[in-house]
Amino acid sequence: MAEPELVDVVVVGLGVGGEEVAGRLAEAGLSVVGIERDLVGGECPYWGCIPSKMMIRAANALAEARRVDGLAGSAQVRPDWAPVARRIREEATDTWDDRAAVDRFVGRGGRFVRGSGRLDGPGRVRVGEQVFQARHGIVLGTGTRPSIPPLDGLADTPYWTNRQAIEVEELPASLLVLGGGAIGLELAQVFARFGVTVTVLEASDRVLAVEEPEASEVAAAALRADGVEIQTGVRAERVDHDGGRFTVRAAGGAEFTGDRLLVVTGRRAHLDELGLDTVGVAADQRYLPVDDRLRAAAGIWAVGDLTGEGAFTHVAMYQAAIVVADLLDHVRHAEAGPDASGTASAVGGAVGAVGAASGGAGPAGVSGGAGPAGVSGGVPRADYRALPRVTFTDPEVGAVGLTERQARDRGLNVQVGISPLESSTRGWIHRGDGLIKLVADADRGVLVGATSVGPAGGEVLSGLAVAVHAAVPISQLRHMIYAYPTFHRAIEEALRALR
Ligand SMILES: Cc1cc2nc3c(=O)[nH]c(=O)nc-3n(C[C@H](O)[C@H](O)[C@H](O)COP(=O)(O)OP(=O)(O)OC[C@H]3O[C@@H](n4cnc5c(N)ncnc54)[C@H](O)[C@@H]3O)c2cc1C
Ligand SMILES: NC(=O)c1ccc[n+]([C@@H]2O[C@H](COP(=O)([O-])OP(=O)(O)OC[C@H]3O[C@@H](n4cnc5c(N)ncnc54)[C@H](O)[C@@H]3O)[C@@H](O)[C@H]2O)c1
Repeated sequence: MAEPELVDVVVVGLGVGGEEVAGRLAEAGLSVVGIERDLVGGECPYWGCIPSKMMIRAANALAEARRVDGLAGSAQVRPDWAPVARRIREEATDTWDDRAAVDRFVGRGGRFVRGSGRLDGPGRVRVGEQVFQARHGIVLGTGTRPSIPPLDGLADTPYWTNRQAIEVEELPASLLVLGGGAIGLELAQVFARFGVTVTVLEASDRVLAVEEPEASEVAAAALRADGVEIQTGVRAERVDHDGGRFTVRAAGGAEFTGDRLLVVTGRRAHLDELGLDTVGVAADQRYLPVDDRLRAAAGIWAVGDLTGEGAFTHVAMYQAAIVVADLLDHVRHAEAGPDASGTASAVGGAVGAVGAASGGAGPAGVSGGAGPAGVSGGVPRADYRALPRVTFTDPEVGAVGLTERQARDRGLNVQVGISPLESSTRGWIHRGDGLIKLVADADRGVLVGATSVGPAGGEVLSGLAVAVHAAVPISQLRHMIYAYPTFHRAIEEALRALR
């Protein structure tokens, strides 16, 4: 058996979260080994956020051109997927080559190892024949993979996940989308706008079921206006592929057919692959539980989708800042030894500089001002009360904090205010659908959640996110000036409607 090699930190999985942690720790002067089995950068740049938003940008350009009729004359639009596929290859993914990302990590001082990492006892990580002993800590950032429902026949068919959908160069004539969540809706609308006949099959009684029902309604209506067929309450039972077409058979005898089948029914962490049993952590869990400093066990931190705190790039980045600060704090104490006033080592000195910078500037520094869950003892604590999320359909669905249902389930004294976008001057001029929905805790006089659906719903969300995050008193929100005629002016009306 190979002798373990001693390093400061080992990071397993260099997706959004892992790459950020590994890079920043390496820049701080620690010896960091970063292990990635696929592409450095993870799902977001290669098969997620970035290429999907490039598709959306293109599809929205088509939709906007189609709006010329009736507003500004007439326009003929001939969709062509080729420039979209080309842009994804040339600008976003280097045709799924991560050389630039590997060089970036190595340039920051990290040591890169390609392969699958696995815990191998306390402080140890094995990757193939190599074994590393981490002096200060191990960070797991292994993300999620698509969760595929156990439907009869499905595993034997050439169904798509998000990866094949993002890589597509020739669009099919028709597409079945199993799952009407964030990925399903964003991609369904894109493909429909490029001329694909799209059917969304959703098990729950509404699409985008984690968000407010009013938001689901607007999103469903918008997709239907683009020609997407939306079927809710579908209990798929069996999938067949006859060499050409897919058939999904559902309870009650309904059948749906399409040239391609995209399965986007959520994501799953694969804890069983990480060797967690070798450090006494249960692997039979959906996600890896962590505390508010992202610690999963002694000497082990986790970051990103793996933690189950919200599968978003901005959550992975937010958590990464906390992991870096906590790990550097841990190193600082270890290097200082029992007499903390002793002379700092070279590593400790570098750590001190970076720790100070990150504490003041990162998102965690801002959250520190927000309340009890902020900075404690110099290390910021994770606080998800104002978690923002945006589904980039057109109109966009932005949301922050609690939905009305979640607030009621928590026993809060809930008030709700809704303002349809078309009743605002800008919404009426724009002919845009959408709404603002506010959820207030009447006892504290603050917003605990908000939804902003509209042409720029994700951008309008920013003010609402500040209000929830900083617990701005509703009385203050009511007495501020909202620029006229903006989409965000609808917030003022929704505040007035709170009851
Ligand atoms: C289609 C789509 C669109 C999305 N759009 C958005 C969006 O608009 N906004 C947003 O905020 N989020 C979006 N997301 C979510 C976002 O991509 C994820 O939240 C983000 O990638 C999570 O980062 P992560 O570092 O936790 O995991 P990942 O990005 O999944 O990275 C984990 C990495 O670990 C590697 N790995 C796993 N196991 C091992 C192992 N044992 N050894 C070595 N390496 C390993 C994997 O190969 C992978 O590279 C989207 C996701 C999808 C699929
Ligand atoms: N704009 C963004 O920020 C963005 C975009 C895409 C994805 N993401 C992230 O990626 C995560 C995963 O996205 P997703 O869309 O796969 O998951 P999701 O959890 O958002 O939606 C999955 C949907 O599939 C449905 N479903 C589950 N099993 C089904 C079945 N057997 N038949 C029919 N429907 C079924 C669920 O009811 C749910 O509505 C999201 O939760 C989000 O955090 C974010």
